[in-house]
Amino acid sequence: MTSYDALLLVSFGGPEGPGDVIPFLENVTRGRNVPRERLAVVGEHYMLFGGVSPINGHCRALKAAIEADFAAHGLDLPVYWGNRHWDPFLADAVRAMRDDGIRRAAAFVTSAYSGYSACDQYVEAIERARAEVPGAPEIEKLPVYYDRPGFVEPLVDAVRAALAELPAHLRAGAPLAFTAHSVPLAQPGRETYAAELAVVAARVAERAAPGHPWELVYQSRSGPPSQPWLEPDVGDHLERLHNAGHDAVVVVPVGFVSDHMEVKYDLDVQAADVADKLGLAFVRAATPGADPRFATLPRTLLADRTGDDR
Ligand SMILES: CC1=C(CCC(=O)O)c2cc3nc(cc4[nH]c(cc5[nH]c(cc1n2)c(C)c5CCC(=O)O)c(CCC(=O)O)c4C)C(CCC(=O)O)=C3C
Ligand SMILES: [Fe+2]
Repeated sequence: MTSYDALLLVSFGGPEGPGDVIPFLENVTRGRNVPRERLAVVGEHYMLFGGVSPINGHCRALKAAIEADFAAHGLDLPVYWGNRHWDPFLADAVRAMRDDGIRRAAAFVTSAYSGYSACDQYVEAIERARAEVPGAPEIEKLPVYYDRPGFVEPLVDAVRAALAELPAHLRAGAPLAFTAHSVPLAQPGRETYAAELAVVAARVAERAAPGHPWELVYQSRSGPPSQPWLEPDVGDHLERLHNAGHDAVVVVPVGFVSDHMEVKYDLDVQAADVADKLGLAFVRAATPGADPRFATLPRTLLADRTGDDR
């Protein structure tokens, strides 16, 4: 028997129509140090996709995959879903759990890493949601899972598949650029965040593309230009690869679990455009998404916690 009576899938949230974009961005940046110009620019990125982020669709698919994994292993645990910044909000999920009589839930967050943005900010959001709901269940975040096979194996396959997309004559020794969301250098936990990313990058590179050069770089920096963030930026890195005589790159977004807007715009539009102008062949590896192996993680992390080996 597990000592939890529900799983709560916790994600970031994203707009699902043009009218959602500005209120969503206001939610995300409330109290954060993000210039208004940056907000307008990011709003345009969402508008290019009809004001719809793919992230909520990914969460629906992941929730279904987790439910299928629980059912296949005889684990009778309801799965709820709530977001930090958009509907369905965490507070609504917490209220629904309370109304269903849930007392103690485990939280699986759609971020594999430590650090303030990638971990602690989710815990804060869960606690804020609980504070809004009298009689809220206890909610414990499951541990980070960047080094678990359920996260790493789909990435290994994705890099192999991306390499296979390159024209054969560009494939041998093509460099890999592992990317993650940048964070301010002053952000608590950024060293652990960067160190965990490097662990995944090294492991995936070794497994999927032994002998290929690789580097960990950053994308999607925000904040005022005067504030230092983790570098190098992926765009500058592509330029350096080109200057060093490379003619192809495999971009691998190891910092994210699904192909949401930072992947679809910041990589597939923006970074791909930089590569195109440099004449660098560009392929991008898929993130785990709703891969069934990824969907085993909530169950296996729960089993570690409770000693239940289902
Ligand atoms: C480390 C990290 C992850 C990875 C971990 C994880 O996955 O959680 C991540 C994920 C995501 N970030 C997302 C969206 C945004 N992040 C922003 C702003 C910021 N992100 C930051 C960090 C991270 N972000 C930081 C330090 C800021 C500056 C403001 C602040 O200090 O908080 C802004 C405001 C505009 C801008 O400044 O770019 C937006 C719209 C979406 C949803 C995408 C979609 O809609 O499909 C996702 C999954
Ligand atoms: Fe972000």
